[in-house]
Amino acid sequence: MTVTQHTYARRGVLRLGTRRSLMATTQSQMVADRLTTLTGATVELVGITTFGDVTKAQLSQIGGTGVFVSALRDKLIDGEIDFAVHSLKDLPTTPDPRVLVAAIPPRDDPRDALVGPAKLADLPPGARVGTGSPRRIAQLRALRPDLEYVPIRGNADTRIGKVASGELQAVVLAAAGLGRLGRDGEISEVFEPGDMLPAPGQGALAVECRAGDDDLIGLLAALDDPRTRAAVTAERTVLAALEAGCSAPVGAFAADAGHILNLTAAVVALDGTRSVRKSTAGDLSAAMDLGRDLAAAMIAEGAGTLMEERTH
Ligand SMILES: NCc1[nH]cc(CCC(=O)O)c1CC(=O)O
Repeated sequence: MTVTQHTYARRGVLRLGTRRSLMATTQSQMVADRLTTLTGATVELVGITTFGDVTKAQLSQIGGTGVFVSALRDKLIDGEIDFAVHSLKDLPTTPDPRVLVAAIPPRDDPRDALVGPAKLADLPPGARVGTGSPRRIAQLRALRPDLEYVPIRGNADTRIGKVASGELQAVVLAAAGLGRLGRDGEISEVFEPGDMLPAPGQGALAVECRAGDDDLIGLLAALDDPRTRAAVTAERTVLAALEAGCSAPVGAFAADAGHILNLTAAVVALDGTRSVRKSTAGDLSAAMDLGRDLAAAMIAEGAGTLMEERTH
């Protein structure tokens, strides 16, 4: 046996690489426990510090959330870890041929949530609401143009802390993340997708390993939920076909009803005044076509022009 062999069967313990944040370690541990329950595999968490975790710069300045993903992928390729768990919405839509999304587990709540003293409609005029996401800012401006939207970053604890300290009246975060941290008791409103379309893939996880690590790919398949995979495939195909990045004001959400996938997507002008929003429905098995066709229809209605506006 040579040291370059990474087969888990020889080693016995699977190494799951994770960012060190509470959210990342919590969701990695959830996946590890589920894998152990389903397959009997022994899993060990390996903490990895990424550049995105130590810099204070805005994510848009350091290449977006992809920085978190690429650090874990590098460790995967080096053989320091065997697999990794990412928030699917942070995964760039351009595939990396070195790795494979071996499983997409059942999705948690896909919606966005407000943490604060009241629902959005009941916040006083001029209230300061924290979110760094152009998608959230654009849709919030459409709902409450009279509030002030303040860019923030940092982990959920830091963000919620700004409400407790009075620096902000409210913050918007993903309901799934708050749930995983046990902070969902502080939610004052959960936004329905009709009012605020979630980010493509929000609430879902991606379990990634080296391409070609066939034994492990077979094992991780136990975690996969085909319905979630179809829904997020449709959503992410819209994003890819619009050639939009993770910081673009693009929302997409697919809900399945039996064999049918109902897909809605929107591009919203950053000032919230205009949007291109379209829906479609089709078979679960045609998720990619659904996403591609919807994006084409959106581009025909000016979605590309709306997205370009923000860069000028
Ligand atoms: N971009 C950070 C990020 N990536 C995934 C989640 C939440 C959990 C999820 O969507 O699975 C968050 C925080 C947030 O948006 O509030």
